Amino acid sequence: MATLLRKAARVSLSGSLLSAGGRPGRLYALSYFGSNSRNSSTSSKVKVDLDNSSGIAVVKFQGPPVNSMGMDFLTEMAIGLDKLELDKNCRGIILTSAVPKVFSAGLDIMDMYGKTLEHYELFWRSVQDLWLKLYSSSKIMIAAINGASPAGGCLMALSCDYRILADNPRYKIGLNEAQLGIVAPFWFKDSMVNTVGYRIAEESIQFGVMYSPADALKIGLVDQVVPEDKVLSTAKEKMEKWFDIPDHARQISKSMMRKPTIDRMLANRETDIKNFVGFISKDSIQKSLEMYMAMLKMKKG
Ligand SMILES: CCC/C=C/C(=O)SCCNC(=O)CCNC(=O)[C@H](O)C(C)(C)COP(=O)([O-])OP(=O)([O-])OC[C@H]1O[C@@H](n2cnc3c(N)ncnc32)[C@H](O)[C@@H]1OP(=O)([O-])[O-]
Repeated sequence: MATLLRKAARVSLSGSLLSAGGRPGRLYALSYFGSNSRNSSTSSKVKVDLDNSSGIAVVKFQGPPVNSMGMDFLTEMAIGLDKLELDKNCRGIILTSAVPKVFSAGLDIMDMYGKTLEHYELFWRSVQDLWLKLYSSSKIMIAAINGASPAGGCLMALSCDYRILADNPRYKIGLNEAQLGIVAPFWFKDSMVNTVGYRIAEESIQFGVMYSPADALKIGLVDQVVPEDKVLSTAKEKMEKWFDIPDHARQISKSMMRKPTIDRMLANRETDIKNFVGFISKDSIQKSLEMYMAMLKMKKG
């Protein structure tokens, strides 16, 4: 664990759209998988499978029971994404889940409950870091959402360029933080606004709405709803369409759209960490989280 954390601290946004002084599309000819046509790397929470012939990497979350985004998940994702960013064979990344019924339950509540201030700071920096890597990736990012996707799970999907959700009414998606008595930070909010527009985001975030696939499609939170067994194949088909656009043109366009949001986060990063640590360590917020965890367990029993 300590080694993973040290690695995470070293990984940077080197290959992303924002490298080279904000110039987009700078890629490096460095392959980490070798020259086979198909290469996999697997760690405890994330499996990365890059098909060199198609240029598509499938990043599968595999942290049962709910793919919660704890320190291990955040670190492994950061390392996996950095490697893909640097790999010239990879043009597009699909995020999906190997855990039945759940894409991701969002941030691991146990990383926000009963821990030290130092832990909260490290945790929040890692959450920021993952979002920066996802949101600023020079690759085409598609979310193949094959399960429930609350809060941080929704954020990962929002960070992609395209979202496909399985047509199952139990697979709800949204930024539900308010329902836990916590507050989605400004860059979660920005990601939502950039996807569904201000008015819908305003209501959605205040109520902490979790949307059914039909409603998510209606408000533009997802781009397509397909039968559950077609989510991954549809994502691959869609990726081929994105591949028709020359990389440099797409990357510059993506950077043009996303850079202001990323710059805002970078400019406010340290304040955001301070705010999070101060907020999450309050007795009243700790109490809310405790009650929410108890409610989740009751629902189960
Ligand atoms: C300011 C900060 C911004 C915050 C952003 C966030 O992302 S905040 C995060 C907001 N996220 C949410 O509000 C999502 C809350 N979760 C859910 O709504 C449901 O778990 C589900 C719909 C994802 C899956 O339903 P399902 O019926 O398939 O599964 P189940 O419900 O039976 O759970 C199985 C086990 O996992 C446990 N566990 C669950 N989530 C978390 C978690 N995030 N963490 C840790 N643990 C979690 C659950 O307690 C149970 O543990 P037990 O009893 O086995 O020891």
